[in-house]
Amino acid sequence: MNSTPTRIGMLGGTFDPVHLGHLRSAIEVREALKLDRLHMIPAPQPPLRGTPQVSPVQRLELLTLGIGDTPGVVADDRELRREGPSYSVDTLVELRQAYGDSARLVMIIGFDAFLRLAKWHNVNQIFSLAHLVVIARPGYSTSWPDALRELVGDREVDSVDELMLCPNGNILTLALPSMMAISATYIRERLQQGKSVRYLLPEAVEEVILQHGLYHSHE
Ligand SMILES: Nc1ncnc2c1ncn2[C@@H]1O[C@H](COP(=O)(O)OP(=O)(O)OP(=O)(O)O)[C@@H](O)[C@H]1O
Ligand SMILES: O=C(O)c1ccc[n+]([C@@H]2O[C@H](COP(=O)([O-])O)[C@@H](O)[C@H]2O)c1
Repeated sequence: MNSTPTRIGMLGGTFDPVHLGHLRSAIEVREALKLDRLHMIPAPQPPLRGTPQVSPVQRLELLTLGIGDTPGVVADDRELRREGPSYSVDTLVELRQAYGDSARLVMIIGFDAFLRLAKWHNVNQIFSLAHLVVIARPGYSTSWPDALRELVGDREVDSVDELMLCPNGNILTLALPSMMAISATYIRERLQQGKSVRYLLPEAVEEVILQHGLYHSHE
């Protein structure tokens, strides 16, 4: 009997904190790719940026609250169980082991993260483990710099059906229906200034941030 291969997505991030841009993207990318499950994975030590303001455990807690009972989307703590920089390639190795060789494994990143892809740890190994889906983000042009052209080579495909023909190795750019110009940087800045962040992130996440005074200036 021919069974359809499982489709698994990984959306990693600093999530400092998680916001509605992440969560709407998660829902819409899951729909667009027909993913059986999307793992949202906080990075304790994101490799290409400074130490996040809030601890990995608290960021995971906020992410779990934010996801709530969203169908097919899970908060995944696997990177919190590793030491050292949170390299995506190590996470993909674990997911590939968990779901097997025929699963369609898709790493999802925003266009801003894609622009730095050439600097990622063992980036070529990533394509032997997963597909890459790049999500357009308001404020970022979708033209690719030359360094990325080389890396992308002939991996680019034009449709989800084409992407899913094999388990890994392809790249697709997706514009999602509701692109939101929300960033965690903007939220942190507003909190630091004592300004409202209502409607930028889930209410339950906002409540915990305010209760614990996270991201506020303590001077
Ligand atoms: N509004 C958004 N729409 C689509 N993708 C997003 C959005 N915000 C973040 N992403 C993507 O989600 C992933 C995790 O993002 P991250 O946790 O760094 O959030 P961020 O808002 O970009 O944070 P910061 O402002 O601190 O850089 C990245 O691949 C990023 O490109
Ligand atoms: O593996 C790498 O070298 C690597 C370099 C930069 C970023 N990443 C991952 O990309 C995701 C988004 O990162 P960031 O910094 O945009 O939040 C997050 O899961 C990071 O761990 C991974």
